[in-house]
Amino acid sequence: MKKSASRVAILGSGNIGIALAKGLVKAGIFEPAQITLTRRNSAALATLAQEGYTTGSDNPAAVEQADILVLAVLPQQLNKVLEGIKPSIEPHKHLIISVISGVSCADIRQELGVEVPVVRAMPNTAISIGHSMTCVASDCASEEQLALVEALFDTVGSTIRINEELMTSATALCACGIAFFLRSIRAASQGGTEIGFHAHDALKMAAQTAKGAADLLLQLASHPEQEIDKVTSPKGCTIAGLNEMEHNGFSSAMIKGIKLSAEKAGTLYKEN
Ligand SMILES: NC(=O)C1=CN([C@@H]2O[C@H](COP(=O)(O)OP(=O)(O)OC[C@H]3O[C@@H](n4cnc5c(N)ncnc54)[C@H](O)[C@@H]3O)[C@@H](O)[C@H]2O)C=CC1
Ligand SMILES: O=C(O)[C@@H]1CCC=N1
Repeated sequence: MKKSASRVAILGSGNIGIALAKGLVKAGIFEPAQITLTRRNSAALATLAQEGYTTGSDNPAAVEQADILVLAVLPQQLNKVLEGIKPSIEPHKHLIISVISGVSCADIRQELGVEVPVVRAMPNTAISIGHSMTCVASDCASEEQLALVEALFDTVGSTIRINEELMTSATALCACGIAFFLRSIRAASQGGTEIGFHAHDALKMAAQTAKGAADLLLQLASHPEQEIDKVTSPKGCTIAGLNEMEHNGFSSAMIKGIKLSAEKAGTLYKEN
């Protein structure tokens, strides 16, 4: 994607909002000066202001200056933000991208009372280094608008388009998933320390091994069990360790955790 002429406002610049801004700048799509970051306590954005981003806490002013609006507050903070920006929304100028879990495109339009195009995007924090898995969905945006959002997120990782009903599932598998895989790498490193490695070496060894496993699947379009079969020598140590993990519920724990996260993701806004 070539350099964009758009102006972006990220309303709610916390963990994911800042990660997105950094990723887009790192990819060369936007200059920091094209991105406005808002947050209730804008002093927390001082370092980003020094890097050239426009920062502040005035959401309506940010909306007026931008054509792409990214909603990145917590679900329970959303209605207040929408109430504040409602008078500044121009349906033919603005495209709204929401990364908020559990809030539908229709919820946002209903709260705004305006027929503005809304696209949901579910990235993960690896977006800051260009390795996000981002799922994109909309119930109303044009093909052109969806393609624009996909192209934006393609610059900061991989993107797939899904049905909006699957957005809470995507939240669990991909956005929460970063934490699940990080915890499994941490656990592997703790095992490594117990069998003789210094903690920092064990962590590096576990992380690079996890990266290799993921790349085997992505680069060879292979299946996990096909790759596992190549590691497990008969009567060997891999199958002994793997079966011990399964007897202790390894796959089951991951599956149950992902199911619970998906259920929870669907309730975050409604619990409001
Ligand atoms: N953290 C993650 O990995 C991901 C988070 N999400 C979604 O992104 C949203 C944000 O999550 P996080 O970044 O983790 O939360 P966060 O708490 O780090 O960020 C939210 C930010 O919004 C700001 N904020 C609250 N009210 C505001 C207002 N009225 N005006 C301007 N800013 C305001 C807060 O000060 C805070 O900095 C959530 O809805 C979450 O579901 C989606 C994908 C991944
Ligand atoms: O934990 C959460 O609710 C958010 C949504 C996905 C990642 N973090």
